[in-house]
Parts: sequence; structure tokens; C-alpha cells
Amino acid sequence: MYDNARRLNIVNPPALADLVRAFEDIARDEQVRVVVFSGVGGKAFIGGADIKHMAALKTADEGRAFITSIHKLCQAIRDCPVPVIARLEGYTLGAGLEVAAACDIRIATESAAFGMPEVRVGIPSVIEAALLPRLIGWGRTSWLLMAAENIGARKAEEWGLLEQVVKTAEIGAAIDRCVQSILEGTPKAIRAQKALMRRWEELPLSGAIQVGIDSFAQSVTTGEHTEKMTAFINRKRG
Ligand SMILES: C/C=C/C(=O)SCCNC(=O)CCNC(=O)[C@H](O)C(C)(C)COP(=O)(O)OP(=O)(O)OC[C@H]1O[C@@H](n2cnc3c(N)ncnc32)[C@H](O)[C@@H]1OP(=O)(O)O
Repeated sequence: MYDNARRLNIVNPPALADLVRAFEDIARDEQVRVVVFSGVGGKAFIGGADIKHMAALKTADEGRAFITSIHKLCQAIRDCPVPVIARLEGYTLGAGLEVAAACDIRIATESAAFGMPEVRVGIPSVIEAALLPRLIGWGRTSWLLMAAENIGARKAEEWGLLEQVVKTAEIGAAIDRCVQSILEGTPKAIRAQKALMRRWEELPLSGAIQVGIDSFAQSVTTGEHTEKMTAFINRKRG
């Protein structure tokens, strides 16, 4: 796996190719129940896209190819059949925040920092930046994308960008607790839930409810629920 820890895990073509391949492998593995996506080195989750690489982009085709390669990673995360938890330490900037937004659950340390500095290096924020208004609303997205000031983890949590913020020393335990909670769900139900939530994003309410009915109908044919529900019915009361 491409190692860019010294440069804040910034993404460039070799890093993106490795990460997409890793998510494609995960998607094929029926045994995987949950993924934790973290940076290396503690200074950053992902410090953004590689500015040296982007500075050399000159033609529209080159620009399209590079931005599409970042989108491919976000799409691989969103298409990953199991929940992806982002473990966010240090900087999560630009393309890094888009990758984090593509994950299902975000847990950060209280010293983590978040921002979309693209306009400060002469490009607009695009692709999965379009998820941000759904997470934090339009005004806060405008603040991040246009004022382009970084924000701290507490503000990011208050805005709805993060699901949990913990002390640095507690991030491992917080991630473990979230993983354990996900493992309490049954494997097929969790996969069905993620697939359903992805469909919900694309559909009006009536369509979202209909695909939910289809998903429930399919779920009871797996038999997974029978064991869990029977255990509940037969549980011993103190
Ligand atoms: C389509 C998507 C586009 C985007 O993602 S645009 C957003 C790109 N990201 C940014 O604009 C952030 C740029 N980085 C910074 O401003 C600073 O970094 C930080 C404030 C995040 C951290 O500062 P400090 O702790 O002092 O670290 P350091 O010495 O700047 O970085 C360590 C090494 O990493 C290289 N590096 C950091 N970010 C990038 C980047 N995005 N592209 C290329 N190199 C980067 C540096 O240059 C340096 O390397 P060396 O030690 O060789 O000088």
C-alpha cells in the first residue's frame, strides 16, 4: 500500500489506485462485517489532494481524469457493502473531507481539524463536497467552501459533520465500541441497511419507502431474524 504518512497522507494517483483496489477487495469478501478507515501517523486522516500533482495539471482531460479518480474512491466507499467508519485524527482537508463524508460514521479526536481549502489553491470544491449540504446544511457548507477556514472537531460535531468527538487517548476505544455495536447487528441486516440508505439518498420519500418494503420482504427470507427473535422471545427474565 502506498505510504504518504510524512506528507499527511495526501492522495495522488498511486495512493488513490491502492485505496480503490482495497475497497474493491473488501466488497468481494463476504466475511467482512465493518471497515475502519484511518490515516497513518496521527498527523492527518488525509491532508487533501497532492498539490504538486495538481499544479502540473494543464488540460481539461487531465483535470477530469484526476478529479474522477478521487470520486472513484468516494464511490467505492459508498458502494462498500458494509459500514465504513472514518477514524479522524489531525487534519482532514479538501479531498480528505470528501472521503470522510463518503464514510458512514465519523469519529474524531478533539484536536482534529477540518476544512475545504480548495479555493485558496485556485480550484473549486467539487465531487463529494456535494454531500456536505446534506450533513451540515447549505450555509455551513458555504462557510467551509467559500470562506474556506478550517474548523475544530467540537464545531464540526455541533454542525453535524461528526458523529462523535473524543480525547486523543480514547479514539481507539471509541472506534472499538462503534465496531462492537455494529457487530451486534446481524450480517445480512447490516448489509441490507447500508444498501437501503444509499438508495434513500437518491429517491423521493415515496420511492424510499417502497424500496424499504422490498428490502424488508427480502430480509425475512434469509432466516437471519428467526434466531435473534426466538432468542428474544425465550429470554430469561431476572
Ligand atoms: C480535488 C481536491 C483538492 C484538494 O484536496 S485541495 C486541498 C489541498 N490541501 C491543502 O491545501 C492543505 C495544504 N497543507 C497545509 O496547509 C499544511 O500542510 C497543514 C496546515 C495542513 C499542515 O502544516 P504542517 O503541520 O506544518 O505540515 P507541513 O510541513 O506543511 O506538511 C508536511 C509535508 O507534507 C507536505 N504537504 C502537506 N499537504 C500537502 C498537499 N496537499 N500537497 C502536497 N504536499 C503537501 C508539505 O509540503 C510537507 O512536505 P515537506 O516536508 O517535503 O516540505
